[in-house]
Amino acid sequence: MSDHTAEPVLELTGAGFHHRGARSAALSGVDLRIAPGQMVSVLGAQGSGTSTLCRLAAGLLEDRGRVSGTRTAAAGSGVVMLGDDPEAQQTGMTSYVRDELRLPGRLRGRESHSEPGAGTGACDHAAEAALADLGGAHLLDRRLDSLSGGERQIVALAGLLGLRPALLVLDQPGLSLDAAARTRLLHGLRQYCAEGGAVLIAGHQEDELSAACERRAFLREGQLVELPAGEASSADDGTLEEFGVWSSLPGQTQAQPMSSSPGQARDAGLGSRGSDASEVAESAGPAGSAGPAEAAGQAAPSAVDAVRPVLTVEELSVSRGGTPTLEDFRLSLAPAEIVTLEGANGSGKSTLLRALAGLLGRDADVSGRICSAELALDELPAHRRAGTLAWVGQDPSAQLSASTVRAELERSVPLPRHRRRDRAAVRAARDGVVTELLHRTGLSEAAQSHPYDLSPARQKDLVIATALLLRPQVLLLDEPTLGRDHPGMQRLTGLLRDVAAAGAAVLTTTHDLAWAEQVAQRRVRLDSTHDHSSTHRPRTTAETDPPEPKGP
Ligand SMILES: Nc1ncnc2c1ncn2[C@@H]1O[C@H](COP(=O)(O)OP(=O)(O)OP(=O)(O)O)[C@@H](O)[C@H]1O
Repeated sequence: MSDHTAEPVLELTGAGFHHRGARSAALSGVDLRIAPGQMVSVLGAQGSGTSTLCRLAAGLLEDRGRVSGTRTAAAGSGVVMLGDDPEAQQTGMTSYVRDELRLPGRLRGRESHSEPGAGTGACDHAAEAALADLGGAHLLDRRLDSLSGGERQIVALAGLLGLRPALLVLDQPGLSLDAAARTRLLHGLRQYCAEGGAVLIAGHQEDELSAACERRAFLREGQLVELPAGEASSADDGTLEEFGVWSSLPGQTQAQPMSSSPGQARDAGLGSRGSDASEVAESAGPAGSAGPAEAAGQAAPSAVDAVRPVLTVEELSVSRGGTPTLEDFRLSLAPAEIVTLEGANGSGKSTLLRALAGLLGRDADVSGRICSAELALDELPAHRRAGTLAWVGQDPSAQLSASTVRAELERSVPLPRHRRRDRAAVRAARDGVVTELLHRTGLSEAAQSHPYDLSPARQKDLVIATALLLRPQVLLLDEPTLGRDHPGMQRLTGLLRDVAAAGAAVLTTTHDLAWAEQVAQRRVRLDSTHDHSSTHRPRTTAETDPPEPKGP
């Protein structure tokens, strides 16, 4: 239990921050006192100041602008922070998980908080124990560059938990974690608070972690509003939406009307089903889900069977580094279909999308057939598949290279062959397309920004926009929901429905089951034979879920 009378681990009084060169303050008048044992969440829309608050709490802002007010933090084992960029969680100074886990303790030369005098060995032990508690014991001897996004996040969290700081500041810690990992993390954080630690969780999405905090606050335009103690557990959908926060908790409705033609989506929903029951790995949604997927699933099969798939995948097997990741995977996608790809961390979702796009490295062994309506894609190199399959990977920054957002889009649309005298008209047409896409992806105001100055979620918007410029038949999206607030999620949903309404299929990975329920016509799940207590590498297979029983 938290001790409210104890010396606080963090106290901000009238605190604010003004980024150098910015027109207005990112934070102002923030009062926040966190005592040992407390778990506090601060949620807000993208741009509301949540990441800045995390950095302020962790004392990482001093050289970036003007800090105002006062900040008092626990001395000694202090405040440590995990940032919100899933791709920047590793130090880049080690190659193996075991070394990476030990590094935070080594860098600080710090003794274990819980066992003063025990030396860095205690930190190592605590980090390895934290990794096991988070379900990652089997990762200990793995190379860092072979980890999935969620596995990287687990390793980063375990390394910091091993330090046993007085306050752990976590910016969107649930990002890229599956539901089981989020539950294990919650358990670990509670245990850590019970032992005298404290946690500040920030983000744009309500999940199991933020919902479990005993104190809950929201940021709006840099101002902090804390819910009264009695209301902390009852922040409802209305409150969250008011502050622009998305809820990824299962059972939340947040339904929006379909913007695409329901008839089109309905036909598409079943179009890929083959006569062989094992041909398609799909599920109509978990028991109890009642999203558009099931509605579509009740369309007359005869009408739908006539639709030609835009993508057919047969007997796809992938091993990476000699270990099977996917085995005999089958899937077909119909035009205008939105399909979510779900599964535990490390179950092979990103591997599947990369295999479809032809983007796996030389360490991967890929076999099986991948066909569009016209082409044997598996016989083509990645750049020739790209006209059919547009891939938006987990790390958006890896797909950005221009110096402004607008230039990034312009370079994605090569001008068609034209006569010199038509040049102005051709350029104007391209400008029009780019302006329209900037608007649809909410990036108009950022058009002249450097892509690397955008948050990861907005970088993803930009990469999605570049992918759409290719007018693909299939859009492959890896974790597009990460780090989005409520408006950002709505924009994404609308965009995907528009893509589908124009006849393309969308295959998107996600851990946000509430969103999947809302957006998907079909939900495909990869199951891992992953034993968290084992030290063996996980083996993953594509499983076919029996379709949900249909209503009368
Ligand atoms: N280069 C590699 N060499 C060996 N194994 C790899 C490599 N890349 C990924 N893996 C392993 O393959 C498995 C599947 O990884 P993948 O990234 O496809 O999972 P995922 O389902 O996308 O996970 P997450 O939800 O965490 O993003 C994991 O066990 C991962 O550790």
